[in-house]
Amino acid sequence: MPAQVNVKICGLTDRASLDAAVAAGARYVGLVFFEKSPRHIGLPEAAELAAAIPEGICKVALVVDAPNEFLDRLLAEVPLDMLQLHGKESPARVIEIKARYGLPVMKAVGIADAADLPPLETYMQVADQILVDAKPPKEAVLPGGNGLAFDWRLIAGRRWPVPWMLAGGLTPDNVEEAIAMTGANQVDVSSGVEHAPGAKDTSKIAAFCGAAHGN
Ligand SMILES: O=C(O)c1ccccc1N[C@@H]1O[C@H](COP(=O)(O)O)[C@@H](O)[C@H]1O
Repeated sequence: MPAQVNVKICGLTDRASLDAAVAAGARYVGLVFFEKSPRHIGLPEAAELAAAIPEGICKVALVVDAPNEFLDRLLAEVPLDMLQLHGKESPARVIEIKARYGLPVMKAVGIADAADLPPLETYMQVADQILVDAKPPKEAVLPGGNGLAFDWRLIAGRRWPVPWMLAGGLTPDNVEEAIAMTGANQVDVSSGVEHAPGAKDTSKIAAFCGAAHGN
């Protein structure tokens, strides 16, 4: 029997959504520290929510080109297990952040066509995990969380030496097909489990996890 797919529910801001993600078996939960996002959470609220996350679930901080001053404060105030870098962080910056904070780093790489694939290999040399996400449209305000999928055939059948997650436009309705086509054993979702931007839907969280887990 294939191993169970790990699910990350990203952009949590409230206790009910957290509880729904935990009850549905999510292995990762993400908190967004990016003020332009409708899922942005402040440090005091994040500290309170993070304290309620059970042991064994990976608490991921999503940041976008964050300076050290912010990361210093974030990690002093909020108990976190992993940093998700979702901006234009260079490979050298990934190495610097890993060394400075001693936490595993997941680097997001945006894909729209085959020309976007080589950076995956580059970041795999320096990051602990890779998030294979859809490339945002040029005019997008957010570098992710846009509910946009990329053509999964671009990565079908590829095997990489580091753990990776599939993201971008996943929903309870398409996640099974996405897993089957790409061979992903980890998936990440944000807007696909919401009823409005930034407002998580507990029944969609349950449905997404159920579909990803093959239930
Ligand atoms: O969710 C956000 O608001 C966000 C903001 C800035 C960068 C990334 C963001 N979300 C991440 O984007 C992907 C895909 O999201 P979606 O499922 O297509 O909505 C996911 O990894 C989120 O973690």
